[in-house]
Amino acid sequence: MTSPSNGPSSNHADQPDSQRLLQHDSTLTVAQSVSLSIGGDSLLVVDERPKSKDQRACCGLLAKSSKTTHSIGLYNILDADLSPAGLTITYAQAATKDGISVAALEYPISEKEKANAQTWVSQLLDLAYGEAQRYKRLKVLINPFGGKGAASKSYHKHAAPVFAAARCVVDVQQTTHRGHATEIVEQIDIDAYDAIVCCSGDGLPYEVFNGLGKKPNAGEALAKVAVAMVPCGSGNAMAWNLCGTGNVSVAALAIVKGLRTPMDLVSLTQGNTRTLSFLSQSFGVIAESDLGTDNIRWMGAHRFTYGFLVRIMQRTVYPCDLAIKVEIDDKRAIKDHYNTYAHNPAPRRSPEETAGQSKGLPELRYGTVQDDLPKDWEVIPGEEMGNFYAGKMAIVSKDTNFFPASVPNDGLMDIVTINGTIPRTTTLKMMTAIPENEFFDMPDVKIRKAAAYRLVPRQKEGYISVDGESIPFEALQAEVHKGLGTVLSKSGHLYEAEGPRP
Ligand SMILES: Nc1ncnc2c1ncn2[C@@H]1O[C@H](COP(=O)(O)OP(=O)(O)OP(=O)(O)O)[C@@H](O)[C@H]1O
Repeated sequence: MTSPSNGPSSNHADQPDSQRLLQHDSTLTVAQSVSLSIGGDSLLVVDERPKSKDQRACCGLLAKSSKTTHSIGLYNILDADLSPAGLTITYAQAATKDGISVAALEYPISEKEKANAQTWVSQLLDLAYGEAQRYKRLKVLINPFGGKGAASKSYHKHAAPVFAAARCVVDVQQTTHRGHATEIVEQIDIDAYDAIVCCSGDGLPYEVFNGLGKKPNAGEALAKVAVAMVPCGSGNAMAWNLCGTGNVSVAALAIVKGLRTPMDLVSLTQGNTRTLSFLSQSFGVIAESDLGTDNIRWMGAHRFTYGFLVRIMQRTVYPCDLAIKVEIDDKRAIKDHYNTYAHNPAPRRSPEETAGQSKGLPELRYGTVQDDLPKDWEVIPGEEMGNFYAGKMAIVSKDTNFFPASVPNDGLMDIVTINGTIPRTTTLKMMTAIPENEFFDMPDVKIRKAAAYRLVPRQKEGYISVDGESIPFEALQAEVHKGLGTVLSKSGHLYEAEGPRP
C-alpha cells in the first residue's frame, strides 16, 4: 500500500535527499536470505528462507517456491529499530476498507551485521520521514461526546497503536465540558509538546487555537505547537483538508508523517471580544441549515440537507450590511493566484522565525468591528443575501470542496456570496455542482479573495457559524493573519483537495 490518499501530497521519498542517500548501498541482507531493499518510494522485502514444513505444505501439496516478496510504501514505515533482539520494522498496512493497522517485521541481526544494519536503518528512516519530525510529542485531547460518544474508543483502538508504533510520546486527556480544551491549552507548556491532537470534530481545534491565542506569548505558542485532528466528530473538515481522510487510523498515520505547515488564522471581533477562526464563518442559508435545525437532530446527517432544502424552497433572504477588503475579485485571477501558489515552494517557518514571533496576538490592521469602516473597503449590496460563506480551508465537510482555491498560507480568505433570489433550480444545481468541482465557475456564485470583511446582520435573530460553532447574532469583523497558526499536513503545502478547474 502506498500513500492512502491521491490528493496533492508529494511523496517525501522524491525529495532530492533520497537521490543522494540511495547512491549508497540500499539493500540489507538479514537472516541469510532476506533482502531488504530501499527503492524510490518503497521498501522491497524478498524472503527466500526455506519455509517450515507446515508452511510448505498446503492442502497436502508442496508449494512451488519458497520466495516471497512484499513491498511497503516508505510513507507507511512507522519505525525501524535495532535492539539486542534484532531488527524490528513497524509499518502501516491496509486493514479494513478505509483503515490501516500496525504490522511488524522482525529479523535476528548478528553482532558483525550490526554496524551495517544501523546505517541502513538510519537511511530507511530518513527516507520514510523526509522532513517530517520523528517521535513527535503529542498532547491528545478527546471529546468523549464526539462521534456519538465513540471518540475515546476509536482513538484507543485505531489511533493509539499507530502513535505507539511510531514511538510518539503521548499524553491523553479527555475534555469534561465545553470550553475545557481552551482552558487546558491556555495553561499548556509549549516546550513540552510538538502538536495538540484533537480527537473530535472541528469544535475542539477551534478551542485549541483560541487557547493558544490566549497565552501571553500567543504568537510564539501558535508558531511552535501544531494543531492536528483525529476525526471523531460530525464535521471533520480539518482532517479532510490536512490528511485527506475521515478515517481515524489513516489520520493518525498522517499525523505521524505530518509536516509542520504554517497556516493563516482569522481574527474575529464582536463587541469587545476577539476570537480566532481556522476554518470558516457563515451567515445565511448554510449557517441556518447547520445551526438552526437542532429541533430535527434525530435526522442525523440529513438534517443539514433537509434544512437547506426547506429554506431554498422558501427562497429566504438574510439581509445584511457587508463590506469587504477585496484583494482579488475575478475568477480567472483567483485561479492564477492558486496556480502560482501551488507551483511555488511550500512556505516554511524557520526556528529563528518561530522564536522571533510577536509576544501576543498580532495587532489588528483594520481595528475592530466598533471602529469606523476603513474607506477602501468595498461595500457589497446585502439586502438580498442568500448565503455568505468565508473559508480558510477548501473542504468544509466530507465531499464538500466548497473553496477549491483556498490555500493554507496566502494571507487571504475566500468569500462566497450568493443572492437569495436566484431561481430554486439554480440553487439545487449548485448542490450537485460541488462534488463535480463545477460550483466555483457557476455565474451566480460570486467569489472574492479578501484580507478582511465586516458583516452586520439586519434582522434581530438568526445564526452566524464560526468553524461550525454558533456565535452571537451581531455585527462581526474578520481579518486574516498570514501564517499565524501551525498545523500538521500531509503535503506541507496544499490542502488535500482538488484546486479550481483550469
Ligand atoms: N466533555 C464535553 N462536554 C460537553 N461538550 C464538550 C465536551 N468536550 C467538548 N465539548 C464541546 O463539544 C462541541 C463539539 O465538539 P467537536 O469538536 O467534537 O465537534 P462536532 O463535529 O460538532 O462534534 P459532534 O460529533 O459532537 O457533533 C465543541 O463545542 C466542544 O466545546
